[in-house]
Amino acid sequence: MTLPKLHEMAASGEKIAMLTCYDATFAKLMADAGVDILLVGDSLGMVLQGAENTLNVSMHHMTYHTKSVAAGAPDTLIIADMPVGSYEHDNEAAYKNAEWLIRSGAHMVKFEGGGERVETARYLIERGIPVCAHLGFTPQSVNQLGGYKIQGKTEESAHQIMQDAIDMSNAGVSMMVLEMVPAALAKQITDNIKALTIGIGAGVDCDGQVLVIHDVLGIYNGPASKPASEFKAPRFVKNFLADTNSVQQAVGNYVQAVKDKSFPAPEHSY
Ligand SMILES: Nc1nc(=O)c2c([nH]1)NC[C@@H]1CN(c3ccc(C(=O)N[C@@H](CCC(=O)O)C(=O)O)cc3)CN21
Ligand SMILES: CC(C)C(=O)C(=O)O
Ligand SMILES: [Mg+2]
Repeated sequence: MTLPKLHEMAASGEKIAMLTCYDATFAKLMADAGVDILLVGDSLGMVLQGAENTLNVSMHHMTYHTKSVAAGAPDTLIIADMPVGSYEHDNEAAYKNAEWLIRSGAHMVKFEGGGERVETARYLIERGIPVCAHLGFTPQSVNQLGGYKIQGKTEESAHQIMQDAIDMSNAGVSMMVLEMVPAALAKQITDNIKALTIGIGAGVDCDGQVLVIHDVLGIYNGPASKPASEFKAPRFVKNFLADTNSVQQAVGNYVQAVKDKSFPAPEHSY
């Protein structure tokens, strides 16, 4: 999988299927099931480590899991999240950390934020590192945003997200994840920027979709510190294992549902 191929897919209307992945066994299974892109997400702080948020994930965690995923899927495009503290403060440190992820097997790095991160995106891209942006709900800012909630609901915040998308695209990012934004806004962004858009709770009109694999399998029920009975899955999640008895088939059904645009349905969107 290459970036030109992904642009061809988008131009021909074929949707891009992305899933989070953290180890070699799942990487191989996902590659065989036709997943186009594997995201080594800092969601691993929540789904692997049992934390309440992604704020305590380190570069060591990210490089360890990136190496495992790369070992399992040598021919699949791999994106790795830059964790909290690895890119916000200075661009040289951001470059060194991004390079470490690339040397661990990632082909592209992803970090959260818009306008305030444009110069960092430019800095890495100028030095040959492909970048994926992440706009809308940005989990690393959960405490500033005041909880897990939809972004871009007011005209002003929708305008801000649109401007961030334009600015990041002009800085040269190859892709951007749009998380928990109204479907109409995600469509408008997708129609107006060069970068490919990958939605999670952003409607069916993005160029592609991403979900956390644990959510696809219906096995995540909240942080280790809280009883499962208190957990309610976010609206954008769908359990693809519910209709089959094999993990391979569940992942295959997710890919199929993204490709035939039956996922996300309006009930998964805002
Ligand atoms: N298992 C898992 N799935 C994810 O999608 C995910 C992670 N972990 N960890 C990192 C971030 C955090 N994310 C989250 C976590 C919770 C909600 C959530 O509870 N959403 C509710 C409330 C929305 C609202 O208040 O409007 C929802 O119903 O969507 C959303 C995104 C997305 N990412
Ligand atoms: C949910 C996706 C987009 C992510 O950033 C992650 O898995 O960390
Ligand atoms: Mg992330």
